[in-house]
This record gives sequence, C-alpha cells and structure tokens, in this order.
Amino acid sequence: MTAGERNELRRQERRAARREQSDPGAAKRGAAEGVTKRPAPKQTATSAPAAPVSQDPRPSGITAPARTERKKHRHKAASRSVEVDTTTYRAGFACFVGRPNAGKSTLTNAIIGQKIAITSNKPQTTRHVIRGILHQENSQLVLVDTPGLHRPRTLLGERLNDLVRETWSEVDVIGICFPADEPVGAGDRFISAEMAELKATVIAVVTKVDLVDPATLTKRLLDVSKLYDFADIVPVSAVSGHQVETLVDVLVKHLPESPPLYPDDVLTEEPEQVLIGELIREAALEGVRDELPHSIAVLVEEMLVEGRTTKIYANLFVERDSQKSIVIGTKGARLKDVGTRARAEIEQLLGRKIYLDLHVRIAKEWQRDPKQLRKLGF
Ligand SMILES: Nc1nc2c(ncn2[C@@H]2O[C@H](COP(=O)(O)OP(=O)(O)OP(=O)(O)O)[C@@H](O)[C@H]2O)c(=O)[nH]1
Repeated sequence: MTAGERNELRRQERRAARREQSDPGAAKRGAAEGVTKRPAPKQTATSAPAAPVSQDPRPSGITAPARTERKKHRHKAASRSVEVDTTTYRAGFACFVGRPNAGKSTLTNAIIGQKIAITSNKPQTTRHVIRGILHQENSQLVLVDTPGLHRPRTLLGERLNDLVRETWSEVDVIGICFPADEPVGAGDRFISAEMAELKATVIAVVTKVDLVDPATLTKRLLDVSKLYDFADIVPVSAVSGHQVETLVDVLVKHLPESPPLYPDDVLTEEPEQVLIGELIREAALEGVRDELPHSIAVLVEEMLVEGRTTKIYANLFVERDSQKSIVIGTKGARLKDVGTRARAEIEQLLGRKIYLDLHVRIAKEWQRDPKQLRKLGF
C-alpha cells in the first residue's frame, strides 16, 4: 500500500468514526434508504384481498369504518422490546396525490400525529418531499409528501413535476385524494389517468367528509369510483379523525411484506432545519391573498444553542420589492406577526425555547434561476 493509499484509508476511517459519533443510527438508516431505490416488487400488494365492502349503498371497494370504537388516530411508536415477526411484517412507501387543497398534508399529519407537512388554505404550499414514518407493531408505513402536478411555467414548476413523477414511480401505494366538498373535475380525471402506467397500487381517498351530508358523500363516492379501477376507496376526515385508522389499515394492507425499513424512533427524515423553514413559510403565507405563495422561500441559515434557548437565523426570500413590502407590512407589523406565529410552532416542534431572527430578502426571479433554486434546496 502506498503512502497516499494509507492516508486515504485513514481519512475514510476518520470520516466513518465521525459519522458514527454524530449519528449512531446512520449506518442502519443508510442501509434502509437503499431499499427505497429498489425496483419495489409489488409482491402482496396487488394480490391482497379487497377491503370489506360495507352495507352502505356505496360502490364496491369502498371501505367502511372497520372498528367504530377506535379511540384516536394517533399511534404510538412500537416499543423497542417488541419482537418483530418478519413473516407477516409489512413495510413500504405510500404517498397522497391530488389536486391542490385536497387535504393531502393534513392527512399526512393526522396519520403521523405530528406537524411534519405544511398545511395552508392557499393551494400549492407543499414543496419538499417530507417523509413521515408510522411505526406499528406489524408494519411500517413511510409517507412521502409531494407537491401537486401542474402545467409548468417556471423551472421550479418543471422540477416539482419531475419530483412528483419520480416519487410516484418509487412508492408501493398511491392514495389519490378527492375532497368530498368539491365535485370531481378535470384535474381529478387528469391525475387518475396518470396512474395507469404505474406499478403502485392505487387507492382513492375521499377527504374532508366532515364537510358534506351523507347524500353528497354517496354521490362523490360513486363519481370517484367511475374514474379508475381503484383497489379501495376510503372516505376520511383528517380533521375529525373519522376513518383515519381505517385508511392506515388499507395502506398497510397494500404494502409488500418486508422487514422494517427504518429504526423505530424515526418520525421523519426531513432535517430539523427544513421543517423549521417550512413552519416559517407557512406563517408567512397566512392571510396572503395574491400569488405570493409561489414566491416565498425560506432558508434557515444558522441554529445556535445557547443555554436553554435555540437561536434561529432565517431568511425569507421573495422575488420583488413589492412582495417584500407585503411580507413586512406597515411598520413591520406583519413580519412581527409572522415571527410570533412561527416561533410558537417551532417551540412546539423542538420542545424548547427559541429566539427567531427573521430577515426578508429579495432573490430576483429565484424560481427561474438554477443557482438560486439549488441554494434554496430545490
Ligand atoms: N374540514 C376539513 N378541512 C380539511 C380536512 N383536511 C384538510 N382540510 C383543510 O383543507 C385545506 C387544505 O388542506 P391541505 O392539507 O393543505 O391540502 P393539500 O392537498 O396538502 O394542499 P396543497 O399543498 O396545496 O397541495 C386546509 O385549510 C385544511 O385545514 C378535513 O378533513 N376536514
């Protein structure tokens, strides 16, 4: 071995030791991540029996509440001491798709039981692929959150579409979300048609059922059932929790038999800084009535732990001067408000006190500039 080779070997050993020190689970997770790249064989998913058909006058395949007495839709992480029976254990990836505002993020949060995806009543606020992991005794459900599919107008739009299609091709189950309070439309037909070529099992999720009466729901379920040959159709309300557990059961039923893909203490793969950035962006979007959602990006520049407080320095990027004034508001009142709301959310996420330093900056045309997009994490 040459001196150069010896040095390289030592460098590699040092790097591995550092990695292990800073994140002892990394090696295990790394191995698990490899599984996501596998050409996921659809083993049991396609052959799994359909969910029990209810007595309701609904199309076949619609899944009625399996257990009416189920208390809550929160799930505890499986205890470490639980022996995993890998012969019946299922693990895999699922994602929710659907038109903007269909309730995908809210549903992801309801299933994982922690605020990991970003919700807002403005369409198109979900940008990052955020994985939430639901650990149950005999299954592990990895939820991938994607933005919607759109006619791209900018480089960002194209990247987002690529991301969506890439995600669709990697998951085991796709749940198309149809809001119960809106009629089935062209967007729903477009998304359903996109499913034909995919290897994943496709189910329909009729969301926000708390907003409609039974007759409207029945009509919506029938309309949805005509769109595609869904493996199951599940009506849910992420807000009331109605049928959220049933939906989890259905998703899990369609996962392949597989050992766990992640250690049982992992809730999301998204780094803390990205989650914090998303919470700030969500706060900044509140009450904005124009096209601003597409133009705001947040980058958490630095996080410093000082005693019991974590200091967070973040930049809020907009594209134009006029947008900057909107975000800041009269005499800075709006930005102050954004900071207060974001701080409360972040403190809840981190479970400790934070000091938040927010700056609004202009990054001209960032949605069209590859360098800026990279910097902002796209
Ligand atoms: N009443 C009711 N409202 C819901 C429910 N699920 C979501 N919402 C509301 O619908 C709006 C959109 O929800 P999101 O979860 O952000 O929708 P999304 O599909 O992720 O939206 P995009 O990120 O735009 O694709 C929010 O205001 C939610 O609070 C539900 O089950 N019941």
